[in-house]
Amino acid sequence: MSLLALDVGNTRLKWALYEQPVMGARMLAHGVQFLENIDKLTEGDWINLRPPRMVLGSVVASDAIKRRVEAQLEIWDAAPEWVVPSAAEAGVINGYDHPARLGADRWVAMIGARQRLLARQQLRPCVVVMVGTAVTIEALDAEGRFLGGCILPGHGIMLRALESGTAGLHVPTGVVKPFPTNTSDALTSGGTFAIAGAVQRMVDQLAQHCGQTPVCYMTGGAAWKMAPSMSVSFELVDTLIFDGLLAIAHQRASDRANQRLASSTQ
Ligand SMILES: Nc1ncnc2c1ncn2[C@@H]1O[C@H](COP(=O)(O)OP(=O)(O)OP(=O)(O)O)[C@@H](O)[C@H]1O
Ligand SMILES: CC(C)(CO)[C@@H](O)C(=O)NCCC(=O)O
Ligand SMILES: [K+]
Repeated sequence: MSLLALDVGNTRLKWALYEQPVMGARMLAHGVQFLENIDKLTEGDWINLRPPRMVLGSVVASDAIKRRVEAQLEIWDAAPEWVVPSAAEAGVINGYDHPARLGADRWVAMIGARQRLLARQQLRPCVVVMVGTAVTIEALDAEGRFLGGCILPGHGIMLRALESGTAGLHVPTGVVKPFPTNTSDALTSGGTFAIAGAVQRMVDQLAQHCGQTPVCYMTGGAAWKMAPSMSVSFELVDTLIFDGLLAIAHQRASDRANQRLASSTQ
């Protein structure tokens, strides 16, 4: 049973077709589109795609974007399912004040991270960092309880905010340096250190809270740009959201199979 996994972010839609809805399944095809271009998926990227049997997505974009994605999915029989963060799912317990108000991308990425730890039998506390349009930094304890997390502006938003809020900060992109000596480098380094510093702080807080050094996973379109500037050890995992979607899809598919079995034996 093939699965089309969708990660509809703030700026881009990422998709991946998997052979089966299980962790580690073979990825048959994948792609990415800016949200401006999603109305052409069926006549473009998806034109020759083998029809998926199941479609599961995480969406943080507007309802209008979600409806436009659903319109593209109408060519296939499988009705799209969207993840709504709940009190607990696939090994993660949701500590948010209002579980459903947590961003679906954050929830799914944490589930992906937890599943990775479970697969390695490494039940340690974990920090999950997503670097994209926005940056999120989540803390999970060794039992898979999401304790809470931070939301920061992404690097692009930080720099645009500075550009629009000042008169003298319209400069080309610089490079990260420990002691920047020009405006470009000062801005680029400032944004990068803000993210790296926030991650370090969360790792320290979680280590102190749990009495154990956390594992740190980093994902998102701009994670590789942060990699050289991180002060804590971390693992880059490009597919954290897809891993989470696979785990949730697996759970849902097996729940349904069990329900069918139960009703056929009644
Ligand atoms: N040097 C940098 N360091 C860290 N982040 C950067 C850097 N340069 C750009 N970025 C950020 O990367 C973002 C682009 O990432 P990308 O669009 O790949 O993320 P994404 O994960 O697809 O986002 P979303 O899921 O929100 O659509 C920009 O918005 C910008 O904030
Ligand atoms: C924080 C973002 C923008 C990160 O993509 C997204 O997860 C979101 O819109 N979250 C909803 C608010 C929250 O998570 O508390
Ligand atoms: K994202």
